[in-house]
Amino acid sequence: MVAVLEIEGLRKTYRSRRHGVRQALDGFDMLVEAGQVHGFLGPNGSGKTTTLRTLLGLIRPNGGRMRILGHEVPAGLPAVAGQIGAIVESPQFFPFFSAGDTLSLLADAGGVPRTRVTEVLELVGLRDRAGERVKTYSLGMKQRLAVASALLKNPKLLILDEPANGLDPGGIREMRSLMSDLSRSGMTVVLSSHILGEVQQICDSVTIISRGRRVAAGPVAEVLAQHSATEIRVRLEAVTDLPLAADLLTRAGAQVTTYRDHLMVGGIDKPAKVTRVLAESDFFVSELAPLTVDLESVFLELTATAPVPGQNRQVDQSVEVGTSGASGAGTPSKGAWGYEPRQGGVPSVVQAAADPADAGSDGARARRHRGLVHSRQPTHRPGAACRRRGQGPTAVRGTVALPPGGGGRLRGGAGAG
Ligand SMILES: Nc1ncnc2c1ncn2[C@@H]1O[C@H](COP(=O)(O)OP(=O)(O)OP(=O)(O)O)[C@@H](O)[C@H]1O
Repeated sequence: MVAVLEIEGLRKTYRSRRHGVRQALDGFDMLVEAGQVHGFLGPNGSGKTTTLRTLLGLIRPNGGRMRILGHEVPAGLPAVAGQIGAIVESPQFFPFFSAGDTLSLLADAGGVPRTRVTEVLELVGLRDRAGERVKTYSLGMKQRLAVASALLKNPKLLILDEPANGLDPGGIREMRSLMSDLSRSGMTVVLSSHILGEVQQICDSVTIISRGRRVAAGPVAEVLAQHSATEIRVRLEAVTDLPLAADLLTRAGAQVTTYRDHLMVGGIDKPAKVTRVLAESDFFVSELAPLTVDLESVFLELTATAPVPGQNRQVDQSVEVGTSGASGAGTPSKGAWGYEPRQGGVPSVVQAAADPADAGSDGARARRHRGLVHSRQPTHRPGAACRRRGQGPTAVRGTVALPPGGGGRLRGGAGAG
């Protein structure tokens, strides 16, 4: 196992005069193995963007360790910046530039050959609209441009925050195939997304964060298996027999919930036991269906964010996850950086940041590391970005090698042609 991204015990506290102290990351752990498409999931405000921004040196953590491609970060960022492509939050582009101009500017700033611009435009399906101004693009087309810019350097690690945002269904499917092609070519992709059905299809592994702590991690199938209650839906030939059947199964040791036309049976190791118990009393089963749990259900359970009828859940509201489950609940032991539960739990008390550089210097750090990721808002005029090599808000650093085997192609942008 080669780890591309390792985070251990990451803590980040925001402080403001008006709102006081807010602990965004509370001993967060994450491990991403090489060549994987890794889903980074969590409810709104759980700490995903804070994690990504901290990793990329845009804000300073209050504690913990991070490594990217074997280098401690933020100290080692200059050594690995050229191998990371990232989109964090909604990237902003100069509205009067075309996609072609934007990518050419970035390519020049990062020392990437212009031929790569044509390649990435083709990959994301913007080839035919590349000459048009970004301000005329739809949301999905801007998203495609963002992905293209992150791919320019042909990075080893691609970090995408909500890449499917604004894409039409066809575009989402093409994005999925692009991700798997990139991963097959050896690229590691970290994908933050709220579209869990998509994540379940695309990702090899996931990390789920809630309230600044990891609540689950590992291969998707394992996370699903470990958090799925093995329940069986049972229907009988006659619905009038359901109460008696429920009684029999309960006496056989099962946990049974009776519904209008079926029973839900848990706590039974083998479905055959259900049929045997019922058949012995001449009740005949017309359906026996083990329930398959999906990632969305597991996510809602682990983050305690399932909607409750009649309640308007507020963003920070969820059931506090216990420390035993908070550090890689039910996940395999893979060493200190890995999925192994942290010893001693996590701090339960919100600590005021001792780091005086916390709020004030975050902006300075963002400026220092500009060029690694897309900033939220353009801070330079286009001309200024051109003049100052590598300093533009969407600048890309590093050299580029052509992707072995290339990737999938995203369909032409909305209204193409
Ligand atoms: N600059 C800041 N100052 C103060 N609090 C902040 C700041 N940035 C983020 N936070 C807080 O930190 C917590 C985590 O925010 P973060 O943006 O990391 O969440 P997220 O998981 O990315 O959410 P979303 O899914 O909505 O994008 C939130 O409570 C947020 O309000």
